[in-house]
Amino acid sequence: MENQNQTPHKRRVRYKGKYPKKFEEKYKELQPEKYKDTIEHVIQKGNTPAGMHISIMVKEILDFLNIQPGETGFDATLGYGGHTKAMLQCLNGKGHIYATDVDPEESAKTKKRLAEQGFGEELLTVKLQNFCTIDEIAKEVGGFDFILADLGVSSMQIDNPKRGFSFKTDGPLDLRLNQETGISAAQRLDTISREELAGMLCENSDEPYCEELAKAITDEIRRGNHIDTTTKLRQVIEKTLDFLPEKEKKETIKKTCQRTFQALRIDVNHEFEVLYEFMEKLPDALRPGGRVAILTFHSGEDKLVKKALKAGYKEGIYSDYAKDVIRPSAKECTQNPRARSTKMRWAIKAE
Ligand SMILES: C[S@@+](CC[C@H](N)C(=O)[O-])C[C@H]1O[C@@H](n2cnc3c(N)ncnc32)[C@H](O)[C@@H]1O
Repeated sequence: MENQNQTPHKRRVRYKGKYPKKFEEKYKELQPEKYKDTIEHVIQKGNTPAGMHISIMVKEILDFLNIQPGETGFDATLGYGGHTKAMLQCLNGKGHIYATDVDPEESAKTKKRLAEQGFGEELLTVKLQNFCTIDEIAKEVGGFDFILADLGVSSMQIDNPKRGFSFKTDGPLDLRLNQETGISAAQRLDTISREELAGMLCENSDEPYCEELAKAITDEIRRGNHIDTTTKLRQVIEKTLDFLPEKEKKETIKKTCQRTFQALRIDVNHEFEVLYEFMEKLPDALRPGGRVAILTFHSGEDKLVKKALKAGYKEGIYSDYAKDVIRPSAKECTQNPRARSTKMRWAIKAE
C-alpha cells in the first residue's frame, strides 16, 4: 500500500556552480591535472580536449631530427609545447631549446607547464617573438643543430571563442595570434575594397566563390552593418551561397567558411610574409649538418616551403631535402582529425 504520509517530491534546487556558463569553466579538460581520465577518454574518442593541443607526427619528426644530448634546437612554434617536450626529452638534460610563439596568453601557460615538468630555463628559453626573427636568436646562440616549425594555429586558439578563429562558435571576429598587436579581422573588413577582398580570398585559400563573397561582404559593410562577429560572417556566407542545390549546400557552406576564415587569418597575421622571411633566414640559422622539419596545413604554405627548400638544395645550401611530402598515418588521422591536412617537409644543411 502506498504510504500516504510520504512527503511530496521536492525539486532539487539547481546548483548554479554545476552549469558553468563560461568557456573556461565549461570543460573538465581545461584542468588536465585534475581530470586525467576525462582527458584520456576524450582523446580516445578522436577529439582534442579543450585547452590542449595534440602534437602531430611526433614520431616522424623525432626520427628525422635525430636529436642528440648536448645539441641546440629551435622550436619556431611552441603552442602547447608537445613537440618541444618530446624534443627536450631527447636531449636528456644536456643541451638547450629556444622556442618562439607570438601568442602571449598560451605561451605563458606552456612555459609554466613545462617548467613544472622539469624543463626550466636551464633547458628551455621561451621567447614571445615572431619566428621570422630566427636570425637574431641564431646569432645569439651560434646556430642550431635542429629546427622545427609546426605552422598555423593550435587547438587552444581554435577552440577559444574569444579568439574568433572558428565559425562554429560565436565570438568577436578577431583571428589574431597576438590580440595585443595589429588589427582584428573585423577591422580589416571595415576598410577593405571589394577587389582586394576577392584577391585575398582567392590567393590565401583558393576560394571559388571569392567574387560573390567579396561583393556580399563589402555591400553589407557599406550598408552600415559591421561584420564584427564570427556568426555575422558565417551568416553572410550562408546567404551568399543560398542559391546552391540543397544536397550540396551544407557541405559547401562549411568548406567556404573554413576557407574564408583561413584567408582572413593569413591576412591579419601576415602569415605568408613571415613564413617567406623565415625560409630566407633558415639556411644561416642552421649549423653545418643541421636538420629542419616543417609541418604545413594548406597548399599555400606547402608551396612556399617546397620552393624554398628546392632552391636551397639547387644552390648547394642543403645537402638533401624532401622531394615528396610525408603525411601522417591513417591511424593518426583517425585519432586526431586535425592531422588530416598535415604535410611534413625537411632539409639537411650541407656540411
Ligand atoms: C600548430 S601550433 C604549434 C603546436 C605545437 N607544436 C605543440 O606541439 O603543441 C602553432 C603555434 O605557432 C604559433 N605561431 C604561428 N605563427 C607564428 C609566428 N609567425 N611566430 C611565432 N609563433 C607563431 C601559434 O601562435 C601557435 O601557438
